[in-house]
Amino acid sequence: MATYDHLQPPTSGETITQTADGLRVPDRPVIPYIEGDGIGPDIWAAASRVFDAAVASAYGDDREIVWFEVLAGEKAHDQTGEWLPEDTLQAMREYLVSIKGPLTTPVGGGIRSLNVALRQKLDLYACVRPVQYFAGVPSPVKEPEKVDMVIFRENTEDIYAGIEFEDGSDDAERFKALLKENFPDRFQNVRFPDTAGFGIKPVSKEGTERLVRAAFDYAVAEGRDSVTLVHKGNIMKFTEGAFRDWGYELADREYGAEKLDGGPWRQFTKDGVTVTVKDVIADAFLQQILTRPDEYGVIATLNLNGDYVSDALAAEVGGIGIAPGANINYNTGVALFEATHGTAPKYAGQDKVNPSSVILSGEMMFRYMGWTEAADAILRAMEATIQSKRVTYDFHRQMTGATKLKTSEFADALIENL
Ligand SMILES: NC(=O)C1=CN([C@@H]2O[C@H](COP(=O)(O)OP(=O)(O)OC[C@H]3O[C@@H](n4cnc5c(N)ncnc54)[C@H](OP(=O)(O)O)[C@@H]3O)[C@@H](O)[C@H]2O)C=CC1
Ligand SMILES: O=C(O)CCC(=O)C(=O)O
Ligand SMILES: [Mg+2]
Repeated sequence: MATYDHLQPPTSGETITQTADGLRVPDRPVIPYIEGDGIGPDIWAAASRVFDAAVASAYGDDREIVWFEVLAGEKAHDQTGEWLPEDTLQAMREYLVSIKGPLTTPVGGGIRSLNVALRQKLDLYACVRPVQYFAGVPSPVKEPEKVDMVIFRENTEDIYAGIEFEDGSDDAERFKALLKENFPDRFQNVRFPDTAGFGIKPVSKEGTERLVRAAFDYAVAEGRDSVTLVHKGNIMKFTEGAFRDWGYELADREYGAEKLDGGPWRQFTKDGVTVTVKDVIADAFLQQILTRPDEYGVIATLNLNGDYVSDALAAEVGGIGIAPGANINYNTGVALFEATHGTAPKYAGQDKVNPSSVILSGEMMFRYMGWTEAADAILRAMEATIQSKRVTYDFHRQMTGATKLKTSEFADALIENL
């Protein structure tokens, strides 16, 4: 067992392990969690009660989660002087499956995103964000039930690698000098070189292939009939365009895909499931998910596109208050489940916001662990509670005849409906 500088792991419970046959999940697994900043403590207090109740309702006394609080963000800084202590990363590696609330990232200067740092340091290359509609949820579109997509967002590359040079800094001057000397024709394209900041967008073949492979495997496992590569390859040819090309090549090489009508769309069949592999340019995709969402199932895309697309799609099915997510490395088995939204600081401590995003992330976590009965119980409770029109402020303001519940009361209602 690993040793920790600041943390005290639970003395009961067992470790989830990765075996050649997949995850081995004991009946009393230790699961590290980060409460999160801002509204994090409000939603975590609600969610953890729902998780324990779902496990109890599905398995009685036979199974139980042994929660292990690990620190990141403001709470970590207050207690240890560090924003993301090494102990936290070590616990997530050791126990494999963990869950977190949102963490603050200042805009402009200050610390880089702790959320992004967790994904990169743990190499959680697939950000998986399902977007599904629950009957009764208020939506700005006419037929929200047509939205049923699962986004696979590349999670370790793209502009999120954080290679940026601030206007006026020594680094920016050195970077500009390098560009001017080695690539004079391209340097001429910098319209205002004296005041430009610069960002670099690395996108690799390995990074693309492991993400797209995860999307293909998911489509086969779940019987989904299409995977769409979403990119802006017409403009960013050697990053976003390469993502598309590498994705198609992977389909051909590893899945035996055949071109449809001369291509570029492809089709392959695996384990009895026929999957169409297609691509669409990101801006066109953003209008088509409003006009023809039922043409899309599994989405594979780059990091920044995935960030935009996941919030846009979440809005169609009730907003980011209900959109769950997971960050997964399918090779090591390490997985960190997390709400899609941020810390919503103006609502912190008010027991007001919707805890569904982190609760449905827990539903994904149970499914990943093979605890499908607990996951199903959460889904049933969510459907029943929304249909009885007992909802938090975000849904209440868009619904007629609904009862407005606090975060904690919404958790009580879910538990009643488990
Ligand atoms: N994975 C993570 O941890 C993430 C962290 N962040 C960080 O969070 C901070 C704040 O970011 P910001 O851009 O304001 O985005 P937020 O997601 O925190 O909030 C934006 C708006 O979304 C709505 N919202 C968010 N969460 C909920 C919820 N649980 N229930 C109901 N409504 C909700 C609220 O809308 P309304 O005002 O209409 O009520 C809120 O004002 C930043 O530091 C950002 O970097 C952002 C995204 C993800
Ligand atoms: O890390 C952040 O602050 C933002 C992350 C984000 O927007 C996301 O994961 O969707
Ligand atoms: Mg986001």
